[in-house]
Amino acid sequence: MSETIEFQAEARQLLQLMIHSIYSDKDVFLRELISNGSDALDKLRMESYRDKDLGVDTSDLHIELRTDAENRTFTISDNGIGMSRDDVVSLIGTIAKSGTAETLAKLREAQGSGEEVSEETRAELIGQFGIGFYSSFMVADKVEMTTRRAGTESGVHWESTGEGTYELAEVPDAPQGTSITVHLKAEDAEDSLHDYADPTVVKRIVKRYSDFITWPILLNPGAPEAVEGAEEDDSEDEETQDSSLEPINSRKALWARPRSEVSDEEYAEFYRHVSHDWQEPLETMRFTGEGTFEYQALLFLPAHAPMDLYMRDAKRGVQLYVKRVFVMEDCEALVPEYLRFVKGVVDAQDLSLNVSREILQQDRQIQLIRKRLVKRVLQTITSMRSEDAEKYTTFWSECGRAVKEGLLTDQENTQAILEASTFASTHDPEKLTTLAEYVERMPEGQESIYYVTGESRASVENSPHIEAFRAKGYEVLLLTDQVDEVWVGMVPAFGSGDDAKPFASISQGDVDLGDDAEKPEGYEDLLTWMTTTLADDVSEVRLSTRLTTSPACLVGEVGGIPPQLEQMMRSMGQEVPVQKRALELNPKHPLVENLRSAHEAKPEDTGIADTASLLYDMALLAEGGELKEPSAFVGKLAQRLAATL
Ligand SMILES: Nc1ncnc2c1ncn2[C@@H]1O[C@H](COP(=O)(O)OP(=O)(O)OP(=O)(O)O)[C@@H](O)[C@H]1O
Repeated sequence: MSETIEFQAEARQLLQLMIHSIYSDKDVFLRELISNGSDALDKLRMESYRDKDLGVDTSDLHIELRTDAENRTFTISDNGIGMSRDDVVSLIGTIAKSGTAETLAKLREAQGSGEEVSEETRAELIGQFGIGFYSSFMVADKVEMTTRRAGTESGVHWESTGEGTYELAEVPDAPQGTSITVHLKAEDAEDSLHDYADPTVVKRIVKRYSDFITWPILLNPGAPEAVEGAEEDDSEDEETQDSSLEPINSRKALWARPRSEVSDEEYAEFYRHVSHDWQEPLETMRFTGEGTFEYQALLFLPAHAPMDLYMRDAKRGVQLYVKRVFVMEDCEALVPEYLRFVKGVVDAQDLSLNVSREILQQDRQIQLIRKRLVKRVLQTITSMRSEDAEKYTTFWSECGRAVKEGLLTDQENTQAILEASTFASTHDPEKLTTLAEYVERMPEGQESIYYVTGESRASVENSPHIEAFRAKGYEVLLLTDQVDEVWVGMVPAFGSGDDAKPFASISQGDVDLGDDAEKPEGYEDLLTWMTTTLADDVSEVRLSTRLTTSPACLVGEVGGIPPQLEQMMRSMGQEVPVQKRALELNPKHPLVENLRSAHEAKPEDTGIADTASLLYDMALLAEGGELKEPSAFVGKLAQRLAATL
């Protein structure tokens, strides 16, 4: 009995994109299906280790490819883990990846705007989360799949033309594993849709994209030479007329081959396999550990942030192998959260294949590899900056915010993270600066690295606090990522020992800009009176040395919670004690000067009290803050203005 089921809305939209072919390189469908088959074999082997009662034969795990020119089909089968009926419905009929809805919305928006969406844009958007199985619809009119989950009795048959629905039927005698038959569209060389019913074509593609897959990939032998499609061959045609299947991949783990023998393209394909990214990696890293504890690592930095990088449930971790045998996906124990964009493989020689995630967290060897990995990644980022500035800029704009999260969690590597980082500063309107460059530019007499935090470059650049620093020629870092608000409160200095330069907020604490100009006399009364009048809002009213053109600004205590962070914490439902800040007045500003003489003349005047409170409101507005009672502000302002006319 078969039943017809509808695809989930997102799945339907993705399928449409596939059918209308978003990607010029159709050959990649094969890589995607092989990748899934290989994962299924990995999973079966792991499960059979863990569950001795599974009762499956794992002695001959492999992937089979069969072409049928007559019926124009291509079939890929694996004797891996397989899927249950529920698996098929949830994994194939539904897309549950974080970011899918957003990506599709972006695509729709781009298409809706009437502009032709470039191939690149589409590929880039899609490439951010991969589409695996669905890519078969780039080359197919119809896809059929029969699958049976290891350890269960009966299988299912799935079939769809990729429109709105699919058919599901029970198959009592299905072999264990998964077999997918692709009913091929007509060959269309112009659209680079090749003849996938031709084994020579298939062989060439497997060699190119999937050679490193560690499981045997078997293919029915090719047609005799000089037949249609033969010119596509790589010329390494060793086929015989034997009717049995022949293995076509070399199965060599890339990380175990001598470096000089692995091409960039092979690394790129391997990267795509482990990351599900469709683009090339930005950087490839290889290193090994020798001696009592041996391991090999092959890691990659992405050219763009993974879809879920800044989402709560972001995936992290690299693949863990033990002596060439796949052990687990996303091994968190090897990679700290802030480096969650790092993809790749660690192959350890000395672990049990049976190891669990919990045990790994405690494992000393794993901790050592992790340490090494972190150092290596940070070093790579840092040297990328000097070796290929453009690459670094791409990387930093995509993943820099994640890297800076390490300043909150990884005390051991704080300095290395600071060295790998770059920041916006008042020195250059466009180019980011390293801290070393900043320190280099510090003029005689400047002891600290000054920074200001806030929501955007525009708002912090115009903040009143910055005025005197500018006037004095002191550079200020403009920190506008949310994570910046937090790390500046935790990291005391850049550098170590005598060379350490402390970080100092320009909007916190008393700054001493070393100005010889003494604070003018005669303001005591005004300051005492204002401190009392504004006691609900400010901790103190004092004279400032940091202002040149603005009348007033608000200054927090050193180590206090900056207002943006306070707001952020409140919005996350955290209790934050009310933090009063000091109001600093600019004694050279006519408003402040006149306020002093007006208060002296008429200490009881309520209008003057209103002006004092307006001064506070203005300081709040100038730093981009929000007024508690905008209507009260407007009322007072209108009155005071009226009095001037
Ligand atoms: N040959 C297979 N054997 C067993 N399960 C499979 C097979 N092919 C697909 N699946 C299951 O279906 C899920 C969805 O596959 P799909 O190819 O759409 O995405 P994916 O491989 O998870 O990720 P990506 O889209 O990033 O490649 C897989 O995660 C896997 O659980």
